[in-house]
Formats: sequence, structure tokens, C-alpha cells
Amino acid sequence: MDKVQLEERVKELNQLLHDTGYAYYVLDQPLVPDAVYDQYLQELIAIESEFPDLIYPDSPTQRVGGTILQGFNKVAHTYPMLSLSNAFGREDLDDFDRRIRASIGDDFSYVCELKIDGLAISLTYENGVFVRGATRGDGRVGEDITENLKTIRSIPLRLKKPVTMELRGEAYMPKKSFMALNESRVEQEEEKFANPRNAAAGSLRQLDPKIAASRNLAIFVYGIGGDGEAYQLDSHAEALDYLDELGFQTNKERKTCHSIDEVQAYIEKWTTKRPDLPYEIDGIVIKVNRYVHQQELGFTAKSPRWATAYKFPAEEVVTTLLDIELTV
Ligand SMILES: NC(=O)c1cc2c(=O)c3cc(F)ccc3oc2nc1N
Repeated sequence: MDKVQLEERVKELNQLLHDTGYAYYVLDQPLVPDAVYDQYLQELIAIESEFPDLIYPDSPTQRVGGTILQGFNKVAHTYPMLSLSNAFGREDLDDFDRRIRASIGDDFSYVCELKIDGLAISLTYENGVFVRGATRGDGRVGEDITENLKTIRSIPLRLKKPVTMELRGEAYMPKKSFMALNESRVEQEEEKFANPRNAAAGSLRQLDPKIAASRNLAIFVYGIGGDGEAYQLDSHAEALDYLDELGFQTNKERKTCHSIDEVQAYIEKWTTKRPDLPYEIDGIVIKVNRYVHQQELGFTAKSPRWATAYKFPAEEVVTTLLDIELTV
């Protein structure tokens, strides 16, 4: 092939790998067998190694960087990453609901989401290309962990539309990956991680992206920085559907609720179903749906007034009497 034909083939392979990667990692519906995916990847790696000028920054071959970082740069979030207030029972939920109604009246809806027990992350895209990812940090400044986040296959390196936006998401380690990781750590005589959240945090703090890439991390995106008006979005529910269209992994268990009773029913449903989920959740996030209402409700110094997190009761640790040396 001459250079022009090579350039065409590289473009074609990039598109093929993006589309098959999206189907496999985001939709969980493989378009081609793994062997075919690997064949495309190997062909692209071969051309790129011979013609480095044909390497696109968002080429799938760039997901796992080569260099080991010396440390993480600090990065300021365009929109502060705040934290959620907590609700521990029905009374707290009723108080939350009463405060909302007192402020915006009765004509509104909630969106309920599973509260993924991972690490809050911000993702920045410029003209549809993934340019930076960071931890929450203190809410205003986080650590730049772009290289590690690139290794998460469900984070698109290029979006289906050339939009510029800053997103919020929760990076997590699926339960199965957590169990396998701890088994291998025991074999290597290394200390086990206490829970998937710590394992995900530890993995994203690795200075060597190859280690992060080996940890099978995943992410659910759950919000757009700012109030969405730049994308002509009227509500949070619409924003999540828009993120699906752009090629992101959002959590599909979300539900629009029209009363706190419906919210309570959603909480009870997922309190029961929680053990069957392939990832850890530590509660349910409840958000007022329409952006105009969120703007009216505003924020306290550290939390949005338009959202709260119902937290599951901490699982009491049952210490069997047999474990306790009875000192008489
Ligand atoms: N862990 C989560 O699954 C999750 C977390 C948050 C937040 O932390 C959060 C913090 C805010 F200030 C505003 C909205 C939020 O929405 C959120 N939505 C979620 N689904």
C-alpha cells in the first residue's frame, strides 16, 4: 500500500476498533469475535510502529501509555465537585422532600440512581476527544490521572459527537475483579484490599498505567458539569440519555420517581437486590430532575440542595461468640 492508502487504512482501523470497542465494553454486545478485534489491533499497531506520524492521539493503541509517571499534576475542575448530603431513613427522606416542596412546589420529579461505591472522577472532552481525567481531590483541585483513566475501556477516547464538556462519574472495580485481584495478592504475599472501593482508588493512584490497565476497572458516568443548558438539556434524565447517545456507560437501573413513596419503593427494591449486583453500591442517590428546579434550589457551601444520598445501614459485623476468647 502507498502512504495515502495506508492513511486510509489507519482511519478505517481506528473507526473499526472504536465501534467494536464501544459495542463490547459499553453495550456488552460484541460485534466481532475477540480474535477479530485483536487482529485489527495488531494490524494498527504494526502500521503505527512503522509510521508513527499516523498515530492518532485517540487511537485505541494509545489506551495503555508506556511511560511510568513521576507523580500526578494538580488540575482545577471547571465546576467544583461537591459532595452529597446523607439521608439515613424515611424521616430524613420526608424532611428532604418537604424542603424541596417548600421551595419549588409540588410539580416536579426525582431521578433515583444506584450510588456506586467507587471513586468520584471528572472527565473532560474537547471537540469530542478525551483530553483529561481527574480525581475529586478537595472538590476544586484534583489529581490528573488521565493516563490511568485511558485504560478503562468503557471511557470513549472519542465521542460520537464533537462536543466539549466536563463530566462526572464513579470509577469502580467490579466484585469479580476485586475477588480475583485479592486472590492474586495473597499468592504474591501482598496485603489484600479491604473492599472494591479501596482497590479502585489504589489502582487509579498507580504511577504505572500498565498496572492500572491490569485491574479491570470500570466507570458509570452520572452527570454533566454545569447545568446542561449548553447542550439544550432540560433535565437530569435527559442528560443521562444524551450521555448514552455520546457513547458513555451510564447506569441503567435509574428511575424517574414522582413521589417520595416511589423513591422509598425503589430503595426497598435495591436493598433486596443489592447482593446480586456485579458491583458494590452504598446507597441510593435522589436528585430533583429538571435543571430549572436544581437552579432554584441551589447549593449549600458543600452540597447541592437538590440531591441527597440515602445510605444503606452499615452491615452489622456479626462476631460469633466462638471468635471471642472468653476471659474468665
Ligand atoms: N456514587 C454515585 O453513584 C453518584 C455520586 C454522585 C455525587 O457524588 C454527586 C455529587 C454532587 F455534588 C451532585 C450530584 C452527584 O450525583 C451523584 N450521582 C451518583 N450516581
